[in-house]
Amino acid sequence: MRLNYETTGPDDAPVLLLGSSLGTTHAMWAPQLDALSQRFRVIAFDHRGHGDSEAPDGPYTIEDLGGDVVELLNELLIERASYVGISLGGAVGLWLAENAPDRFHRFALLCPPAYPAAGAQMWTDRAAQVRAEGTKAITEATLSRWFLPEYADAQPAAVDAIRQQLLTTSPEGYASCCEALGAMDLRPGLGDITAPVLLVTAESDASIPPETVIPLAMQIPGAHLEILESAAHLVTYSHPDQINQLLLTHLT
Ligand SMILES: O=C(O)CC1=CCC(=O)O1
Repeated sequence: MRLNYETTGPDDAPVLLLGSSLGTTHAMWAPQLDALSQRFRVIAFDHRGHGDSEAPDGPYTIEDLGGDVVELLNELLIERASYVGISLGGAVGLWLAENAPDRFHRFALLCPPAYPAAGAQMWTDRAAQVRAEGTKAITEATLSRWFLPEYADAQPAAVDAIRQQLLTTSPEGYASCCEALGAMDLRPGLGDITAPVLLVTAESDASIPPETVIPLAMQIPGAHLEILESAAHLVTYSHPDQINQLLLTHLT
């Protein structure tokens, strides 16, 4: 599987991988790149089915998506890295923490789903809708879950950047990742995680509500939990300074 990625920061700095949310590309990390690339060799990648990565026919599994990241490390001859993921990228991070502990130092997982809390059928239905009608069918509803109205009103260009990523994501890639999210349950392995994990949840996250993230912090040994107030799902956009500070503190 060929994953597209973009590297910033010094070649000799510790490596930090960035995994993005469903229907977006590595470009969604724009609000973090300056801060993180001062300290890290940042590798922001596109999940399979997203951006310029390959988009084979699905369904995909969380093992496929996590395995792609391990393969990327192998291809780049990187023995160990730290990892930041948001949403779908956070689920991939949980899988990596459980299944590839010897390849990672630390994890920061923002609004991560660990299981299909709204039911597997929701993801099956969404996959079918996107295969039939394209990502246009889910774009505006997604944006309304990801941004609070006051942020969307104040920052229309940022919202539009994410809109364009959703609209141009491969329908097959998006739908196949929905199937991965609908079929996964990462809860049984949480207690075996050994890496230091920062979990961030947003008080008004309609996509991955705090009540589904807070229990993860109880189950992951030593996990640190941050709950952001007045925030929806895309905390990297609405709270960039707070997020960047949390990431730098946890990862360095
Ligand atoms: O689409 C959503 O609102 C929910 C979501 C789950 C994983 C992800 O990246 O977004």
